Amino acid sequence: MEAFGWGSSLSSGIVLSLVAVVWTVIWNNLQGLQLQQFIGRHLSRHARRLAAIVDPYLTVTVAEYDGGGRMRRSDAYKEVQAYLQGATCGAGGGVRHLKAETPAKDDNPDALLLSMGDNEEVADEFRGATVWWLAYSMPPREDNAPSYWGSRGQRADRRFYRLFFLERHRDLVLGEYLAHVRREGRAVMLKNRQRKLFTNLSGDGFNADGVWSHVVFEHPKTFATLAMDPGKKKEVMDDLDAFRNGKDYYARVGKAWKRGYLLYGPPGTGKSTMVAAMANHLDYDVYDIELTSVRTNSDLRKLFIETTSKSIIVIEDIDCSLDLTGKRKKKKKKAATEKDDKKESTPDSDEEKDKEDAGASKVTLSGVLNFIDGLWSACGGERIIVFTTNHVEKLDPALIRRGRMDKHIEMSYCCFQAFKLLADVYLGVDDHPLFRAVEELLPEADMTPADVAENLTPKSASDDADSCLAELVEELHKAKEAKEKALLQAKVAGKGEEEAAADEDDDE
Ligand SMILES: Nc1ncnc2c1ncn2[C@@H]1O[C@H](COP(=O)(O)OP(=O)(O)OP(=O)(O)O)[C@@H](O)[C@H]1O
Ligand SMILES: [Mg+2]
Repeated sequence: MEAFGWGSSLSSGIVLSLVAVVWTVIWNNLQGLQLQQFIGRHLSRHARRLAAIVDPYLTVTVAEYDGGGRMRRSDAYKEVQAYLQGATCGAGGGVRHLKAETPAKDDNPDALLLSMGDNEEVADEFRGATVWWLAYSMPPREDNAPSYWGSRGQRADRRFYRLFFLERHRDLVLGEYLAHVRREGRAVMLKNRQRKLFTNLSGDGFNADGVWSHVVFEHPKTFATLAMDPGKKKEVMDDLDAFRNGKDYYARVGKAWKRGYLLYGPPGTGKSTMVAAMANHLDYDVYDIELTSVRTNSDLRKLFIETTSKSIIVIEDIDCSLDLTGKRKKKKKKAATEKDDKKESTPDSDEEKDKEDAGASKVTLSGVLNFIDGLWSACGGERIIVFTTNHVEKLDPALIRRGRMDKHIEMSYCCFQAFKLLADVYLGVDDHPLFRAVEELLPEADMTPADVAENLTPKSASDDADSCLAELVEELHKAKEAKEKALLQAKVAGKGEEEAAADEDDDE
């Protein structure tokens, strides 16, 4: 048996060598690149088949649609397609015939989704093993009999990727390579996707096509252009990175993969801007919850359940949207309020309005706490929740305790380091004689980064760095005087109160 086995391998070897020699001769004599490649591809396939006599090939087929009547586009297929985009369409791509499709709704409207054309084949290397991917499709079935592929499968071509690999690489391919392909494919899809900004605002509460409506998220702010103390900024970025890379850590310590951030500080210090920078840094979607538009606690829960992984869920101005007694305030309906102000306010109409509000929204503090805790433990991972507020002291400690809001970040008035960054971003200057004056005035003036940025913005064609900085110094002087005046007034008022209290004591 052994001798027969040797003999069989030997003759296969001779056949292979002959094929290789004949192939080389034909190859060298062929004229015309297209023909050469066409024949090359076919010969390589046949050569592989011949080689399979001594080391047989195994295959794995990935179909475009999952079976079982679900008719969902298979995640694995999309991941393989994304993975192969690099190999087939990238700079080193070996495939000449590509297929171009319109990307999924909401993706970049200018882009085309390129993939391998039918019957194209591409080789890939993984830890010293070579594997081959073949793309092919089958025409729709002609009979109308109910089929495994369902109605969509009958109308369109059925498309597949088939992976060929050698028997001796079975463990490597099935155990590691396929997981590697899916992982890498997901990373490519994530990189290519268009991020979204979701909102629950739709006038009448809920949207026809679900609880969220969305637009493409294209906020230009990044940490590079966010002005704040550099040490603090680095701390936040490190914290975000640790969160993003912390899947194993969170699993090991048995915590849900979630993190809460509380951003607090005066208006115009960059809280909303920070949320955009966070989303850009992490490449996450943003869900902006307008609490005043949520009617009940269970509606709030519904909103959360509909959020996806890799997202930031934001509730802005939490102190204004939610009264800690559980009643609601009317904050953001500015336009409506202004309109109402113009009307004469009668006791009857006020009463009616209160009734209306009571019916319109019943989200309570405990509802918010429950949703956070429920979200923390129940939903899949990688979500960040951010609350912003101008009045951290007004918030119920239960709402912002560690575990709910893990990291508290104070956004404060503009410091000199932050100003330098703004001067660089807005004016392109990293030093100037007026910097000294700005450095001295900033700590005494309490100016927000929003105001500094506004002063540094050229207002006309004749404005340059000199004039903008001079204007800023002037404004800083004014702000300093205003602050001193306010402090003095507060002091006088305080003294007055003290004296009045002392007089009362004397009378007694
Ligand atoms: N730290 C900052 N760095 C760069 N730009 C800033 C910063 N803070 C504010 N700005 C600029 O000022 C504008 C207003 O800032 P932003 O909306 O982030 O303030 P906010 O703290 O959210 O205010 P509010 O409390 O009123 O919501 C932004 O459009 C941004 O351009
Ligand atoms: Mg804001």
